[in-house]
Amino acid sequence: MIELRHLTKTYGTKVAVDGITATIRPGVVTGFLGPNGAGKSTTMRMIVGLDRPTSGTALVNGHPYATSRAPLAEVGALLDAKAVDSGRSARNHLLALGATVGIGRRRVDEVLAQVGLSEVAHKAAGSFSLGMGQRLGIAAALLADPAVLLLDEPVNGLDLDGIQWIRDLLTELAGEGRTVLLSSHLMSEMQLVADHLLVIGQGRILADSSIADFIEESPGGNAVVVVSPDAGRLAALLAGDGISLTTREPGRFEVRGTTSAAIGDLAAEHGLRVHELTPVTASLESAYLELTRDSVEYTATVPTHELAA
Ligand SMILES: Nc1ncnc2c1ncn2[C@@H]1O[C@H](COP(=O)(O)OP(=O)(O)OP(=O)(O)O)[C@@H](O)[C@H]1O
Repeated sequence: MIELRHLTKTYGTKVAVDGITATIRPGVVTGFLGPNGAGKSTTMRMIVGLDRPTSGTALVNGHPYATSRAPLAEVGALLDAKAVDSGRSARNHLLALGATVGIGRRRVDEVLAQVGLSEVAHKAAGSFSLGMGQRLGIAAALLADPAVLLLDEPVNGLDLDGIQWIRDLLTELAGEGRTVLLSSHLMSEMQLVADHLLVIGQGRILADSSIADFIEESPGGNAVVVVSPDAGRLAALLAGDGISLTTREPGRFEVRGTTSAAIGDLAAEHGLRVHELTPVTASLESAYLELTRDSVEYTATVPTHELAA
């Protein structure tokens, strides 16, 4: 379990992490999601004691990680997949890491097999593709069989097979009761891998929920599009607590907060005509973009002369 309490990090006047409070539980894969510069890496670095919080605390299994007696066995971290001596073979890289904590060949060969690198174990890590490098980073994180896994952008640049492989591995590791936290700035990746989402923007928590609840609770959430020649009267009947109505054109409006069945029944009760009643589920991607729209640090703008062209 990882507990963040009012965790804050400032660099000069820049607030990178702004009072984050959250609990990352064992048994599920938690996705740490946010636009570039949102504060994900800084948070992860504070969890493993590589950065010191300006204020607040990050606890791993109830204590600051820096005070851990067996750090490698407590947290397996992949914070920079490129941090490998490129001349060393994958196996020697893991042997050297293991030697610092008394882990020998048997375990090294076991994790190499677990991440599918046995056949290239003797090749220089520098010759590895991006995907193989990520696998080696994950092997290093798994080496001491840690209860907590912290992976910064492990899916970055992987193809669909690679993503599926990571999903199966992480689901299995979480199923064994481990705490698994992985970061990404892409919802499309998280959607495939995580069960639970922790979304941040400009150093603050924007959402902490299961993927299903995330869609349901997002401002763009589930809606029903209604097309009716009696739109005005139907909208007036629907208006009420917890219902939101949006009109973009005459005779057509969107309703949030109720179901298409309830709208259809209400229309029938009052003898109102309905030509279309269409439930629309917001995609996770659009829910995420909507949520983080105001917290994107750098937004690309198209020069006006290109728009005119
Ligand atoms: N050592 C540092 N000195 C100054 N500013 C920093 C430092 N490290 C991070 N920052 C700033 O803190 C903010 C958060 O950065 P961080 O790398 O944690 O974001 P991130 O969510 O991991 O982004 P990305 O997805 O791009 O990796 C950014 O504005 C970044 O420029």
